[in-house]
Amino acid sequence: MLTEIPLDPEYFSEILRLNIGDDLAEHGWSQQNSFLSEELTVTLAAECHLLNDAGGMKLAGVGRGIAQAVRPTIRGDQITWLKPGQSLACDRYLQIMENLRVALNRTLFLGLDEYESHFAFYKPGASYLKHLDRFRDDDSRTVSVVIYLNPDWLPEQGGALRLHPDGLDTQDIGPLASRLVLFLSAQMLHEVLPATRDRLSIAGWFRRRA
Ligand SMILES: O=C(O)CCC(=O)C(=O)O
Ligand SMILES: [Fe+2]
Repeated sequence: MLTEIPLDPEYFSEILRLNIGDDLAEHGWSQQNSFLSEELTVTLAAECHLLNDAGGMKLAGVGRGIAQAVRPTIRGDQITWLKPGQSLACDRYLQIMENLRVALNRTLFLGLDEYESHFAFYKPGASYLKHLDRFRDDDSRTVSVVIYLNPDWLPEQGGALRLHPDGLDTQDIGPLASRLVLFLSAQMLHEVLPATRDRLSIAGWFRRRA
């Protein structure tokens, strides 16, 4: 539960100014470049590398509860969930997401109450086939949020997030450091294309309480 995290008034008004809620309502997704400071992005990337080097990340599963299974051909990332208090950088990141949650509730009235997120590490060649983020038996995931942690990413290195908006052309978004992408979890089909270098991110979900 993140309700005790205080808002940062400066960040909060900055987030409101970005009109992310309007983007989501109109198109089903929003892309924000340079969303985090370079310093925070670099620190989060270093933490993700450290966790990976220490063997702290595990191959992610597909599905939920007893139906969950590791299927690297469907989903090839290694993950570790963020916990409040694990580091200053993660706490700062969670505080920013709390600002974003309150800002989205102001514009979209989605009743988002919680946020969950994990670091994700895709090794070269790893991908995540086309999917929706909402589980069949649990509709609490409402808005998906990904922040990328990869400096100097080039399009020829692959690794794009490919969105499949209903009735529109697909959108490829490169996983460039500090870029934030949000989309509606129940509607937006999406996939992660394989890359030629390590691809680091934090993937998260704003949820409604079930
Ligand atoms: O890393 C990305 O661009 C998207 C990740 C994703 O789709 C997921 O973790 O569900
Ligand atoms: Fe996803």
